[in-house]
Amino acid sequence: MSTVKIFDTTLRDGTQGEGVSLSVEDKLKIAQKLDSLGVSYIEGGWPGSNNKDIEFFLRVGELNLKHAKITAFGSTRRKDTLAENDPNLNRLLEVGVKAAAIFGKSWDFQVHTAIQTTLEENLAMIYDSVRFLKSRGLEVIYDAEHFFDGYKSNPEYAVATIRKAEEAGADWIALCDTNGGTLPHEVSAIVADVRTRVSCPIGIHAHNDCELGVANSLAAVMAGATQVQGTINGYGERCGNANLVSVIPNLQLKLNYDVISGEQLASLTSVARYVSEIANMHMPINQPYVGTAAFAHKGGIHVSAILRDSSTYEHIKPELVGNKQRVLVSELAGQSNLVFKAQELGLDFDTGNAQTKALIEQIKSMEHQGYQFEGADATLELLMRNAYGQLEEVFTLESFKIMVGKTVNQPVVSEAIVKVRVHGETVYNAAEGNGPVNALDNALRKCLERHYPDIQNMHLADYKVRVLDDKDTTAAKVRVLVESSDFQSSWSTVGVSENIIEASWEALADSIRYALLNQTPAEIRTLEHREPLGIVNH
Ligand SMILES: CC(=O)SCCNC(=O)CCNC(=O)[C@H](O)C(C)(C)COP(=O)(O)OP(=O)(O)OC[C@H]1O[C@@H](n2cnc3c(N)ncnc32)[C@H](O)[C@@H]1OP(=O)(O)O
Ligand SMILES: CC(=O)C(=O)O
Repeated sequence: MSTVKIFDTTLRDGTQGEGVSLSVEDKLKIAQKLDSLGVSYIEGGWPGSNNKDIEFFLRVGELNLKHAKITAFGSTRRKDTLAENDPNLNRLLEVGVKAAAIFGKSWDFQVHTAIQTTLEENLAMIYDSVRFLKSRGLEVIYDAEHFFDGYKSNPEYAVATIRKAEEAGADWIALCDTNGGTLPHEVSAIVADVRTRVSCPIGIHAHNDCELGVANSLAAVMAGATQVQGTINGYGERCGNANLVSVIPNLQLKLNYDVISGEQLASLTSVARYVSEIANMHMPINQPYVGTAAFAHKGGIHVSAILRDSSTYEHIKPELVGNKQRVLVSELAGQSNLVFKAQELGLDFDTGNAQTKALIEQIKSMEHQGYQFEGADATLELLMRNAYGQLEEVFTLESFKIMVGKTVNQPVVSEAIVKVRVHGETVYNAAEGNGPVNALDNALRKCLERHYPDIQNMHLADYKVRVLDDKDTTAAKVRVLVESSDFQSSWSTVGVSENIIEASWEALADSIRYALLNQTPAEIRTLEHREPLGIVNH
């Protein structure tokens, strides 16, 4: 089995992506994760660029990384100067790394236009810079910027630049598709040719401008490259870099290369999600391998088949990359979707019976009205339990009223009064909130806390509203999704109505019903000890 080394540049090229900005602390946390994932190189930043990157290099030693080599990034010396006088190259030495990646120009057009020097001076810049760093004992990865475009324009010159780097002692030559415009068949042919012209090991650094970053990286490896540069989740300049989260399993599981251990591969999903959290970048649900929808099945036909054998609709076992199979229930569901959910919930479930058929009809009809159960697992569970007579109604609404008032120069005030039936008595309470829904939530909890004191531990974590029929503005329905949490777990519920408050009530009420599913009511206090206000006995 051949080995491929992973060179991670999330902390350098990744931060060149729009919206990605990492503090030193963030970078240190990500470096730790990348090390445990088993990457061989972590490019931590460009010390010649800013103090944050310098601080990262000065502090990264604290992490005692087990596996990865910390690498600093820079460029070849400036034109018409000496390498030993170049501030950028000297910074690479000052930050105490054992490896440096420096980029130089491969494309004659770039030499003339971007750095405005001669082809000969560019060759000298490459040679002197690599030589200088090698003479100071560093491992040098030479990044041949725009190599593929350079090769297409002037192959002899492009190859001459990497030969100069090799002659100066470069340990690796990474061929860069800097503008991301090269196609896989071109990458294959060019890498294969380069391998006959230099003996240094080859890396690939692909950008994703044609959405081919991953495909081009695989093509390069299949043509003989043994290092892949890329970033977690594909962050990077413009459309990003090759996404290592896809490159790694493709190499390992599909092409049988030795990249990281099976245990490390099983941490891939958590690493990808961790980095997206730290970078504060939304992670697409359909991100291959690691997205929450990567192994989510919605169509009834698919679910029926995966229950027999998951390979019918899954290209790998999700656990190999630390992800998991999910089944969604929607208007596209058949009985198999419900069987799967019921198994997850530990409910007794009979596929052929009238209750199941009625439940499917109810779900389809509710989805038609605007409900969506994919994102509201808790409401779905309540419906399923109810259909099978396994739901005890802990409270029922009698009424609610909401008042929202504003006095000039004062904040808006929201107050709600809720009257519900709980354990045979009618309880009502009023509460304020920072908005009408919050006031409603507070008042409902006050009504229930006597019987269910643990309800104080739960809170609303997220609230989303979506207008459903925006063509019909006055009668438009809204769908409210509420996410609640009790610090140990979280659950989501849905409500739909033409009135936003009613939709919010439905979602809130379901959220609390769900929270109370496994709670035993506290012993009801005797009448004498009850507060007089707020309880009406019948
Ligand atoms: C393909 C890549 O992703 S390369 C990495 C790109 N990343 C970044 O640029 C992020 C960090 N960059 C920075 O902080 C700054 O650009 C710095 C500190 C590196 C340089 O800043 P400045 O000195 O103000 O230069 P500026 O950014 O305006 O211009 C780039 C200079 O680098 C030179 N240059 C570009 N490529 C190279 C190279 N391979 N070797 C040597 N010099 C180069 C250019 O000729 C230009 O110098 P000139 O104006 O004397 O002709
Ligand atoms: C070096 C680099 O980041 C590039 O050429 O894209």
